[in-house]
Order: sequence, then C-alpha cells, then structure tokens
Amino acid sequence: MFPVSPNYGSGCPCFPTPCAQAVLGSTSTPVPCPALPACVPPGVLPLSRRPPAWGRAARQPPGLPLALARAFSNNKILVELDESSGVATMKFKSPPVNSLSLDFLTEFCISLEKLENNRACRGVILTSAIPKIFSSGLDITEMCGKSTEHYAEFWRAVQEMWLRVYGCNMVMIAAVNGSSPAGGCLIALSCDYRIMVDNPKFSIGLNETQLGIVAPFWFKDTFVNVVGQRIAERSLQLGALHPAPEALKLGVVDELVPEEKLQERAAAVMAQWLALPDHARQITKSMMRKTVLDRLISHREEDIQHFISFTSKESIQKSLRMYMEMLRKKSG
Ligand SMILES: CCCCCCC/C=C/C(=O)SCCNC(=O)CCNC(=O)[C@H](O)C(C)(C)COP(=O)(O)OP(=O)(O)OC[C@H]1O[C@@H](n2cnc3c(N)ncnc32)[C@H](O)[C@@H]1OP(=O)(O)O
Repeated sequence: MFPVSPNYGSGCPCFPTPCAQAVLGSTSTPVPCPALPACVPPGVLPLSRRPPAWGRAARQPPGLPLALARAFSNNKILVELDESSGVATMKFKSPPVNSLSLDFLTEFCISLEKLENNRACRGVILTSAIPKIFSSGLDITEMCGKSTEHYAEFWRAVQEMWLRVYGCNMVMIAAVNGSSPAGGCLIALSCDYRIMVDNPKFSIGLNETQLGIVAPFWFKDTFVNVVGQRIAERSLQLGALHPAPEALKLGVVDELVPEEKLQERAAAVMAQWLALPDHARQITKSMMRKTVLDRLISHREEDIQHFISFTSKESIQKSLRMYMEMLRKKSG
C-alpha cells in the first residue's frame, strides 16, 4: 500500500477514504478526481501524482534486475534512462515519419507513465531516431474513413498524450532533430524547453489550416503560452511552418544548434534545470500551466464529441483525403 499525501486530512472531500489522488504513487486513475485540489498542495500539477523526486532514492522493486530499470524498448519508442543523472531519453522510431498513430500515442503515454513512476527519473528528453523528421504530427489515416468509435478512441489518446506531457512534473526537453508539423509541434511546445537543429530545411509549426482543419483550443492555448497572442494568431491562421531560423526568431523554439551538438546541448540544458529543487520548480510549472490544463480536463468529453462531428463531415474527409493524395504524389 502506498502512503497518503502529507496534505491529506479531514479537509479533503474524500476523507476518511483516500482517493487515488491522495495516495502517493498510485497510478490507477488516469484523470484527476474532484478531490484533487484538497488532496495536494495548491498549484501542484493535476495529472502527475508522483511526489517530488528531489533528494529521494529510486524506488525499485527488490529483486528487479538493474538493467530493466534503466531501459525499455517498445515498438515505436526507444526509452533509455541514465540513473546517475536521472535523465531519460525517449526516441521516436516509427518509420517512415513518426506519425502519431493510436498505437504510437498509446505507447508514448505508457512509456512516460513508467518514467513518472520511477523516482530515479527527473527529466526526459524527447527526440527522434528517424533522420530529418521529429514527428509528422497526427496520423492522418486515423482520421480518414474510420468509425465514430475509432475517432473517439483516437482523440482521447491525443488528449491523453498532451495532458501527460504538458502536465508532467519532470523536466521535459524537446530535442527537435527534424521537421515537426502540427501534432509534432504540439509535443515540442508542451515541453519546458525546445532545442532545434540549425537547418532551414527543418520546419515547425501548427499547419492545421493548410489541411482545411482547425487546431483545437488546447493546441492554440499551448502555442499562445509559448509565443504570445499576436505571433500565435498570425501563425495559426496561416498554418505556417517556420523554418528553424524563423522558429527561433518567433520564439517557437528556444535555441538552435548544429545537429551533432544536439544531444550534448540537451543534456547540458537538462542539467541546468535539474539543478533546481524539484518541488519549487514543479509548483511553479503547475502555476503557469494549470488553467490551460484544467480547461481541457473539464471539457474533455465535449472536445471528443466536437472532434467526432467535425472529422465525420464529408467536407473535412474530402480535405484530408486530398491532403494525403498530395503527400503521396509528392513522395511517389
Ligand atoms: C476539432 C478538431 C479538429 C481536428 C484537429 C486535428 C489536429 C491535427 C493535427 C495534426 O497533426 S494533422 C497532421 C499534420 N501533418 C502534416 O501536415 C505533415 C504531413 N507530412 C509532411 O509534410 C511530410 O510527410 C514530412 C513530415 C515533412 C516528411 O516529408 P518526407 O518527404 O520525408 O516524407 P513523405 O514522402 O512526405 O512521407 C512519407 C510517407 O509518410 C506519409 N505521411 C506523412 N505524414 C503523414 C501523416 N501526418 N499521417 C499519415 N501519413 C503521413 C506520406 O503520405 C508518405 O506515405 P507513402 O506515400 O510513402 O505511402
């Protein structure tokens, strides 16, 4: 049995039976329960239930071989954890373009949750194992010609991915080593810091309007929080994909580095961020992001219904099919 939060007490709505959020280390509930605000200190991130890792030893089941705790490889994402630094790398390796399919998203969330539950891990670097592509964004084939049930499952997985990354207690750094349109850009924007390879052939942005679709409000909120209202408004309407130097100028990414220096630089930035006590940094992060996270959490089902009805429209299906056709012609 896990211990309860030190803040847990008679003031909590779930008292005297601690809810999943009040129990430290429990991972059984993917979304926060209504008791959350009373069960954790004000401002603590709503999604991540792990206690601050700062100063704590790794929690590893006795008898588990160390190698297992350090690395796990799945189909589409390679995860490596360096326990001495507390830094994990999640490398996307889903050819040809790291598109965010339902399988990819599911694996992503499971991998991140595993790291969150490992107290040896304090920071995660997201990067790609596919040359020239960070991620091509949502897998368009998941949005074409499928059932209503499939759209609901897919969109819930997209929401889950964003809630987990944007609400993550750990330091998240995007090492963007290739093009990163739409959903790929969202992943990077949801991190705490973005380093991109200094190559004008690589671009990043929320290009949804170019596909004839509209970025959801939480994509927009995340973008506004990074670049500000004016830049986001112009960039979103135009569906702009910004080449790396322009992305730096607009603040979409924080710095550019030569490709061969990317991982080294990401590790150095991570070390700077990890030099701070986790609890102070985490509470500050939560303070900055809570409103935006809460907006989706409280409108999650509505957002799914909106996605289903929007995606099911024949005009939207036509736009997506034409876009896929254009991609195929370009590649073939
Ligand atoms: C109310 C809610 C409304 C809905 C909101 C939905 C929000 C949507 C967010 C999104 O993320 S939509 C996806 C946006 N993504 C893109 O526009 C990227 C499209 N792809 C590209 O621009 C290029 O592929 C690339 C990433 C720059 C890579 O170029 P490269 O020349 O290296 O590869 P290609 O030959 O173009 O592609 C190879 C292969 O992969 C297929 N493909 C590419 N992107 C996707 C994708 N996002 N989903 C599915 N498939 C993709 C492409 O068609 C090629 O397939 P084949 O022709 O080889 O079969």
